[in-house]
Amino acid sequence: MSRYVVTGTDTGVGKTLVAAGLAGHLRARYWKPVQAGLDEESDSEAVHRLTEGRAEVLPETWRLNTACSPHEAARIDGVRIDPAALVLPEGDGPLIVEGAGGVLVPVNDETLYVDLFAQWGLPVILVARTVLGTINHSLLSLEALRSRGVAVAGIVFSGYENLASEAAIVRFGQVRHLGRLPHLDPVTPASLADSVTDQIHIDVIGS
Ligand SMILES: Nc1ncnc2c1ncn2[C@@H]1O[C@H](COP(=O)(O)OP(=O)(O)OP(=O)(O)O)[C@@H](O)[C@H]1O
Ligand SMILES: C[C@H](N)[C@H](N)CCCCCC(=O)O
Ligand SMILES: [Mg+2]
Repeated sequence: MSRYVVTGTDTGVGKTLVAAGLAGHLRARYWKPVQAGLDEESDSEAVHRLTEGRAEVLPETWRLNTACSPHEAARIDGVRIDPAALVLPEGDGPLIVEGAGGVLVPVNDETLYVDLFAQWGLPVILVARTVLGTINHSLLSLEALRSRGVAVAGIVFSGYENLASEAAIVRFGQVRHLGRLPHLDPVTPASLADSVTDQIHIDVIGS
């Protein structure tokens, strides 16, 4: 069954867009365990809007006020994120779990997101930009995931096509290219759903 963690090479790379596209297509449950930043639309709200009811959005376990690293957002709110409380939702239906920022972002003073990924044991989909700098960010992220024993299902790019960079990442990173979400303008439920159908190897992800 299709159960994945969606992580990224950085914050703002398109994880929520990719997660919404996949969750909508797979009619999956979507879970953002820790939301840091409540002033703007949350990731869960964005997924709800972009999937138009095709995904079931589960409640976040921690909702923190400040848009910064979760460990710091938790400190500001006077709480500590307990990894033991971040248990995967029960059931074996399709599930998309979204991290925050990149692979080595702290959730508290001892634990990084990659440690949660290892704890959950789900394969990870890495979302990466296509702009200059993405080769280094992507290869470092892949190394960090694999050095902790986290299985990588593949990489999804987000943005304008950059064949040379995408090829270098696939070659050096020995990672499956699952497709590229083109630069969407505007981002709508329809443009996202069409791009996922046309551009993402959903046959691989959905099996
Ligand atoms: N392919 C794309 N086309 C158009 N806009 C995009 C694309 N990818 C990302 N964006 C935009 O960039 C912004 C950041 O994307 P997104 O919210 O998905 O990032 P994220 O990786 O989930 O960040 P976070 O670490 O905060 O969860 C959003 O406004 C999103 O719509
Ligand atoms: C606030 C932001 N949108 C994300 N939720 C959290 C990003 C944490 C990044 C931490 C870092 O790598 O410096
Ligand atoms: Mg997001």
